[in-house]
Amino acid sequence: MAGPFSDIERSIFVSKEVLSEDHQPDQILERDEEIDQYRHALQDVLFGRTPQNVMLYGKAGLGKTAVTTYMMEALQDEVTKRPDADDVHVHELNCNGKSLYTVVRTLVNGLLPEHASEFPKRGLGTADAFEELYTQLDRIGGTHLVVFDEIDHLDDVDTLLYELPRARSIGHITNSKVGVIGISNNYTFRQSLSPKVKDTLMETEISFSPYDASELRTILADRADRAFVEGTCDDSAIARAAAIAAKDRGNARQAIDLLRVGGEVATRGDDERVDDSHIVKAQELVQRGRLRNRIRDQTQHAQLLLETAAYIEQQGESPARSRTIKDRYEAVAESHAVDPLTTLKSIQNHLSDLHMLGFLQRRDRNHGEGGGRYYEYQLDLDPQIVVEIRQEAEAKPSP
Ligand SMILES: Nc1ncnc2c1ncn2[C@@H]1O[C@H](COP(=O)(O)OP(=O)(O)OP(=O)(O)O)[C@@H](O)[C@H]1O
Repeated sequence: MAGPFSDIERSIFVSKEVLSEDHQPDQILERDEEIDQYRHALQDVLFGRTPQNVMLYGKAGLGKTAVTTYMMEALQDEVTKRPDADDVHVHELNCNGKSLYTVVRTLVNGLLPEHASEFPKRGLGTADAFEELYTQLDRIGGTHLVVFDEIDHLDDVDTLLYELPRARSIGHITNSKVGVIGISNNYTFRQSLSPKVKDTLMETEISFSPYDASELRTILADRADRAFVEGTCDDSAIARAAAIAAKDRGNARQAIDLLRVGGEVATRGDDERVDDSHIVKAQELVQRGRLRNRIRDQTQHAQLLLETAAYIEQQGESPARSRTIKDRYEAVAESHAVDPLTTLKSIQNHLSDLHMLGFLQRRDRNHGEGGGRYYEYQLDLDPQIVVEIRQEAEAKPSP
């Protein structure tokens, strides 16, 4: 008997995971200069010297993590080929929302011998954690490269960057070496550091700029070669995904996502190849998904006001004053069996917030003396999409 999966054809993907978020490419393309700077900063490790500290800057999806992983693997690989070179140990930590104590403690726990009990969560201070860290580093020996992702989110980053890079010169460690690698997407991070740490961390600064369409095409073509059955991904699909992402923020993650979703759209439509029409559809789906999340993050009344603004727009009555919106909103709230907010002020506050968040346009109307001054609002999104997202939410309330 034919089961529900039996007539599914072989998909156009040979290896879809190549387009997934956690795929680490074997080859880094279009970042030769950055790789060169990185190599220069770390090469001392091969000769038994302490490497330079490295700071990487750049917005999301520009290859900071991919290049770092690639460099760490390449360095470890090289070290194994050179009998005289020190062992290299790499430690990666994300600093977002962490205290300095937690970060140092996590490092210590990663270094402790197998059956040792963990470094305590409470009761000791940061100085104790550093002391234990130095003991463990020297016990293990070799060179330790510590990658701090989102380093600008750390609460006491000055202390970390004052301590760790100087550990050897001050004599806290003698049998090991440490190199610090910081990753941040905040270009002003440097200015927030105290003068005494600025120079140590900033020995090598590597800035990752947005990819242009041609660079993204190279990256995508390489992925497509491995992800799709030969001949099933058109150049037009690659060019379209690259152009969309380049025009947005030059983000490689976004470009790769578009290609993957484009492949899914083609598969679902039983099409034999992915072309630019699938990428356009993919972009709509991705944008809609993003908008859905943003709308669902709003309070219930803000969502009802957005829905109201969508109806007003559809009926050709935009822009509208808050008083008009309030009347219509009351009917919308009641249709959803929700008690509406009653004061005009609370409605105005919500409208103002929705304007600040980019959901609504606002116009200042000033009719001069006696004429009064007021705001008019208009939905700054496709009203049909807002209504559909609201209907989906009603059918399947978010958790
Ligand atoms: N030059 C490149 N060659 C091949 N793949 C790349 C390149 N740059 C980025 N990628 C891929 O794009 C995606 C995003 O890159 P990555 O995670 O390195 O970005 P990031 O700069 O660390 O951003 P974030 O701060 O958001 O983590 C990953 O899947 C990565 O493999």
